Amino acid sequence: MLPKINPTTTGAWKKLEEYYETFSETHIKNLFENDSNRFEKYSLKFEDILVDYSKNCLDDTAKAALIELAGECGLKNAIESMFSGEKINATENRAVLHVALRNRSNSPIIVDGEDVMPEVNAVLDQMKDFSEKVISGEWKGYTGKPITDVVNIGIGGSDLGPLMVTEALKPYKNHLNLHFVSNVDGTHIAETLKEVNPETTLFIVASKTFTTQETMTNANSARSWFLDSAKNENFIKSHFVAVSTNKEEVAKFGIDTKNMFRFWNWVGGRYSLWSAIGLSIVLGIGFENYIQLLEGAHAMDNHFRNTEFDKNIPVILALIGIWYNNFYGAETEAILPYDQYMHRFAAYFQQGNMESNGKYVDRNGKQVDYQTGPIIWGEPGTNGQHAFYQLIHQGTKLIPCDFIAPAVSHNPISDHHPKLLANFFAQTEAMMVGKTKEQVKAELKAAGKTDEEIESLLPFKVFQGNIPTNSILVKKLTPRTLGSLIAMYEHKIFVQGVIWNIYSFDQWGVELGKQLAKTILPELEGSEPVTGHDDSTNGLINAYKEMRK
Ligand SMILES: O=P(O)(O)OC[C@H]1O[C@H](O)[C@@H](O)[C@@H](O)[C@@H]1O
Repeated sequence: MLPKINPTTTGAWKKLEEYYETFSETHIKNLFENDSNRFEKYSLKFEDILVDYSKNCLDDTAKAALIELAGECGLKNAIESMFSGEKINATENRAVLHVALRNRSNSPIIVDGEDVMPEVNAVLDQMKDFSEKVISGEWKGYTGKPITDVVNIGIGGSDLGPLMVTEALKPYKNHLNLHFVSNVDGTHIAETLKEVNPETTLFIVASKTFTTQETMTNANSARSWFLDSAKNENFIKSHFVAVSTNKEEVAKFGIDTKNMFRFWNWVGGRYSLWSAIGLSIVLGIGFENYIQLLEGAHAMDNHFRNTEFDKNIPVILALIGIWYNNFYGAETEAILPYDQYMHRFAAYFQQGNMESNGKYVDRNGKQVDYQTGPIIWGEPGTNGQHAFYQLIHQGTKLIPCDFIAPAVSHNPISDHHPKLLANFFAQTEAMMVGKTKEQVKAELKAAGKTDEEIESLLPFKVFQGNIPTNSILVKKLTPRTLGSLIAMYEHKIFVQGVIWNIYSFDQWGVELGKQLAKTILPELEGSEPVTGHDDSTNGLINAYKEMRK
């Protein structure tokens, strides 16, 4: 079980608080001046991934105290508890075993007295068989034509992972066109259905619970659209498959449970791309590439489980995040991939982080009096440079950033990639070193400005720098590397949740809005004014009804 230690009561926390008082005056660039070996010391290599965390407001004393904090909060045992299948998701009484889904070494993992690995492998075999049939064209639609398009209908964890991964691994794509429908806004499904042909389209209804309003509404609309052409419910089995933990609801929908790919309650939605929820990934890039993705994640799992904290990449990244979140008062973290294929990576980890660690109640059921999960945001790097980097460079908020880039591009046309990477290197340098008054003055003088002009422009052109960044340089964005990167961030989230003494694997916070929407939906019918809510909500609903008259 997870320990229930309030991190602020530990000796390490006190040490960090005290150390912060003086250390926060230190500029990162001075840390480099005082240590010629800093890059070497503060970077870690894992296979084809280099994580440079030297451009942080961090020195050996702070790092040691952070590692002590992890120790005092029982991280080592917590990691073992997760990997060994203990029910660490206590509020739902569930194990947390996305690591079992990619446990390529097949060592037994026991939940409720049973090894889960045979079932995991059986579903992988089922995904393999099915995907090979669809990709080869052996699987036929109702008029005997092979499948050309796959539409994944799901939301949250049943959408973001497969969408992010299939975008990131586009260079590995086969001929099947992939589409993702998530929003309950009819526009999403309507626009998607315009692009596909019922005779050659396969729908994957992906929902852990198979009760999610958005997904079931979209699935029903897809079903009606399909039946408008196919005219016969018997054809549904060739065009609809389900990925779920809920066999009963799948059968009720009319999907042949032979075409159901199951997973288990110990797979959290936002950690489910490694389960059958990854079926659209398998269809898009083929089973072997999907296995490579799992292999990469498994390798990172082993690193995380077996490496001392001071060399453990997810642990170090998590501790640096805590340093800024809880001591420097940073409220957000940016994830900035310098890779167009990774354009949904930040959005994916927005759910990963914010649903996992957006909690104000600790594992003792008490309200915390310290900060927990940060706000995660980000866009591909160079686009961001021309949009929001201004605020990072010269705004009033501290925004620690993760920069991610591949050394080798899948599209090495002309000098695009060196230009992209020049920006990648330049930005972290600029964020750290900034630009001093003296430098600005010299520049303006060289540009022929008068002393008066220089004085008036000076304050606007100074960059204080000292903005912390991690640089994550990978050789090439392959399925294996991507698997490792995703697992790296997953474990970072886990470590932080353990230290913040919160439960990272439930998500009660998504329930209230769902409940209220259920109450409101029938009230939108009929002309009677609604009176049962607060004045604003009544007013808005009634205005909506008026507008529709
Ligand atoms: O797969 P499902 O059951 O449709 O859930 C989809 C999503 O629903 C909720 O928003 C949360 O529980 C998410 O974690 C989940 O990913």
